[in-house]
This record gives sequence, structure tokens and C-alpha cells, in this order.
Amino acid sequence: MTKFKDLGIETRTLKAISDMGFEEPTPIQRDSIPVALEGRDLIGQAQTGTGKTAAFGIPIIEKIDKDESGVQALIVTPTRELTIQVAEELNKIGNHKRIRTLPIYGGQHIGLQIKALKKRPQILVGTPGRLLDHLNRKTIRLGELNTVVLDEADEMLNMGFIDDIKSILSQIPEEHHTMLFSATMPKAIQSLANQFMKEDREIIRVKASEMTVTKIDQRYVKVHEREKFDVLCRLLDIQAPELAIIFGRTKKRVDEVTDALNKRGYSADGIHGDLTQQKRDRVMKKFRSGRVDILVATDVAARGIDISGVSHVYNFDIPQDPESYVHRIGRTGRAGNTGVAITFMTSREFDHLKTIEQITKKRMEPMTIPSTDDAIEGQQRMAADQLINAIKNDDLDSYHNVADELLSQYNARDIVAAALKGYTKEPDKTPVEITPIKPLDSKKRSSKGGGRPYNKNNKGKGGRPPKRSGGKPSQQGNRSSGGSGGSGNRQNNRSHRSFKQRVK
Ligand SMILES: Nc1ncnc2c1ncn2[C@@H]1O[C@H](COP(=O)(O)OP(=O)(O)OP(=O)(O)O)[C@@H](O)[C@H]1O
Ligand SMILES: [Mg+2]
Repeated sequence: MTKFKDLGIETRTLKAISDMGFEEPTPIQRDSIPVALEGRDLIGQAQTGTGKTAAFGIPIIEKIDKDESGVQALIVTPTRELTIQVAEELNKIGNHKRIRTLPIYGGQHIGLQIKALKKRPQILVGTPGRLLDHLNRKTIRLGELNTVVLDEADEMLNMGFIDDIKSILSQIPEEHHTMLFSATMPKAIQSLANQFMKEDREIIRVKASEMTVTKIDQRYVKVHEREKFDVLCRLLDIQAPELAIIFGRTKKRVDEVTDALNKRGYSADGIHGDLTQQKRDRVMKKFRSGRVDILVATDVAARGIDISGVSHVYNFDIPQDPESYVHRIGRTGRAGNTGVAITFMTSREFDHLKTIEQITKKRMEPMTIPSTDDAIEGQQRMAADQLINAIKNDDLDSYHNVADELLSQYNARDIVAAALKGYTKEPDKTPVEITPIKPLDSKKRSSKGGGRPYNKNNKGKGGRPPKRSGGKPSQQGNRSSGGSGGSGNRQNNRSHRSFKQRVK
């Protein structure tokens, strides 16, 4: 079995890798690192969550020359959140070598970025728009650059970033090497490779019979549009995800589902391209730290985002194309963990489901809609788990006197049942407002091109363009919460459901 030290990596980087808890290289790392160390161009394709970041991050750190003062490596990513995450991972890999990586993304104060750039980071990670902005202002110079990575390269094509990328690449020295990484490499990527890469580029594809990770249990539920939200709540009650991501098609959808979940006592927050960067950062931090357990998102969170503990992904709306499906469900089942992905499909979207299955070469198992009774039982089982957990882990001595008193007066079965009832979140019927959306039009999808068509008018500066979250989102902020009432008295908020907290 190949070890990191067999790949020609120096001690300080090996130490950093070991600090990160990586014991041995993943296949994409094993195959890519030597090629990248040689300075050759490469296209790397491997399933979601299999360590592509370190596959380019480790050789980049290895090749940085600390005696040079300019930017030596540039990583371009499609979203701000991914930029932040990739920069964090590179800072970890370069920790002992003291290599500085700086994230550069739209929505963040440009003055602060200029200040940080003056500290001379050796590596930049950024979104195309903001990088270009700095290049135009001459606050970033790439005269000493020797490595460029396009992470999620196909997505940057979909988003119409090609012209920005061309402009960026036109400002770097002739002598450089380029790496493209993604879990999906539709045919359109070929023209990108022809334009930007050397002919002797290496294509590294980690062989897998399916495009998706086998450890993700993939299912679909056939639902009516109007049933979707209630079915979602029942599934959450039964499956009790550790952390879950729910993908919706539009920004409005994300706002509505987030509000509705909170009204029903779940702890959810939403993310999409219309939120300020501060809000986006806050939401991601809350979700990463587990302060909310449900992230409701447009596809803005589908690519590359790595959050441990995401046990379930729900496609509240079936994704527009198979690539989007692969990336969305790939937010779970990462780094060898298991995961569950459930896709809601209305009867007119069957063609879409079939297209996804064809491209991923994986069948989704049908699932029947759980009943309210199933949901109640699911909740009771969760309550029982909490009780058992407390019996095993908590100091219960101070409760024994009262417990003995109860046992002398009541039957043990009733006492346990009452305790369980106290911890059980009974099905919540609080009215919520979810505006129905039209099913996907099956004619829209062309499976050949691989993803959404390139549309340069959709380009946005430094962040997500408005296109794929659809709708007319700018007016969503003042939406009334509908005739729900009674949302303030929830006591079953998920974040307050631990046994200890509820006892108090
Ligand atoms: N060699 C390794 N051993 C153990 N864990 C690893 C290793 N390499 C990476 N990881 C971890 O695996 C997780 C997924 O890695 P990463 O985000 O790089 O995946 P990816 O292939 O880029 O996925 P995506 O296609 O979704 O972008 C991260 O938490 C990372 O820290
Ligand atoms: Mg990645």
C-alpha cells in the first residue's frame, strides 16, 4: 500500500498531513501527486469526497519556493464558500512549512483583501470575478506564478466564467502548469483543456463503476408538489439526521422551506446567492459547528463543500441535471463515511430521474411515503435513544430519590412511557407557506452536453451568477410568514433536544 512518504513528500508536509489525520493517500492523491510534482498538466477526476483538494494541495505546497516573494500558485473555484474552505485546507497542509494561502472572494471588503495581499501570500485561492478585479487594479500580480488549478472546472464553464478565466490566464507567465479537478468531467471540458493545457497532459480518472459514491444510500420518493414539505418533516423525524442538507431549486424556495422548518420546530438555516456574504459566512459557520442541524440551499452549496457529519441529503426538488445530482448528494458519504440521499420526484419528473440514473449508472431505490404514525414511532425511538444515552453516560444519582418515589406509586411501564412522551416531538401541524413550483420540463434537459448550457450573460462578479437559483429573487426579503401564528412557542427546537437540556 502506497504511503504519503513514498510519494516524495518532505518531512514538514508529511507532519502536516499526519496532523490532519490522513493516514494514507486516497487513490486520486496517490495517482495525482507524483504527476503534479513533476510539474505536468493534469486532469483529475474522482468521486465526491475522495480528497481531490489535497491531491492538488500537497504538491502545490511541496513546490513552493520560500525564497521567492511573488504568488506562485493560484486556485480558482466557483463559489466563495469553496474558496474559503480550500484556502483553509492549504493553510493546514502548509502549516509546518509556513506557507501562506489567502482566500480572495467577492462580497468581502476589498480594502481588507489588499491589506492581506501586502503580506505576500505564496498561494491565492479565489473566485474568478474578484480575482480579475484585483488583477485589473494591479493589487494582484501573477508574474511569478507557476501553477494554476481550476477546482470544479466543469462548473466554472457552466457558470459562464470562461471569459474571466481566459483573462486571468492571459496574465500569467507562459511557463506554468495547469490542473483541472472535478468529480464530473462532461465533454465540454475537452475544449477547455484544449485551450488551456499542454498536449501531453495526463488524465487521471479514478476508476469507479458508478459516478456516485457507493456508500451513499440513494432513494427517491414520488410525491405531489403540495405534499413535499410534510413528507420532508416526516422523513426528518424518522431518519433523525445528524446534519442534513436540503436542496431546493430557487432562492425563494430555500427561504420558504427554511422558514417553514423553523416554524415546525426544526433548527434550520438557508443559503443562496442573494444573501450578503456576511450572512452566508454566518450560516455556514453555524452549520459547520452544528448550531443548526439543517442547511437549506440552492446549488450554491452543492460543489466541493466538505462538512463532516452531514448524514443526509434531501433533494426537495429534483436537480436540473445529473451532474448537479452527483455533486449535491456528494455532500454526504465523504471520506469513507456512509450517507443517505433522498430525491423527491413529482410524477411529471420521471424522465429526469431516469436521465440521472443513466448518467450515474446507479439506480435509486423507490421509497414509500412514510405515514404520520411512522414519523411518531421514529420520534419515540429517538426519545428512547436519548434515554438510553442518559442512562449510560449521565450521573443520575441525584434523581434516584424521586425515581424511587415514582416507582413506589406508579407502574414502571407508565413512568417510562411518560418520560418518552416528554422527549418526543409530536407531529407538528403548524401551517406553513410553500409556494408550489412547476415540475421540471423534461425537454429542457440535454444529457449530451453535460450540464447547463454555457451562458455568458449569467456571469456574476466573484460569486454565484443569478441563473441557476432562478426565480425573481430580489424581492423575497419581505415575504410575510403567512397565517401560521403560534410559531413563537415552539419548545421542540432540535438544537435543544439533548436529554440533559430538556431535563432542566
Ligand atoms: N488521505 C486522506 N485520508 C483521510 N481523509 C482524507 C484524505 N484526504 C482527504 N481527506 C478528507 O476527505 C474529505 C473530502 O476531501 P475533499 O473535500 O478534498 O474531497 P473532494 O474529492 O474534493 O470532493 P468534492 O468532489 O465534493 O469536491 C475532507 O474532509 C478531507 O479532509
Ligand atoms: Mg473538491
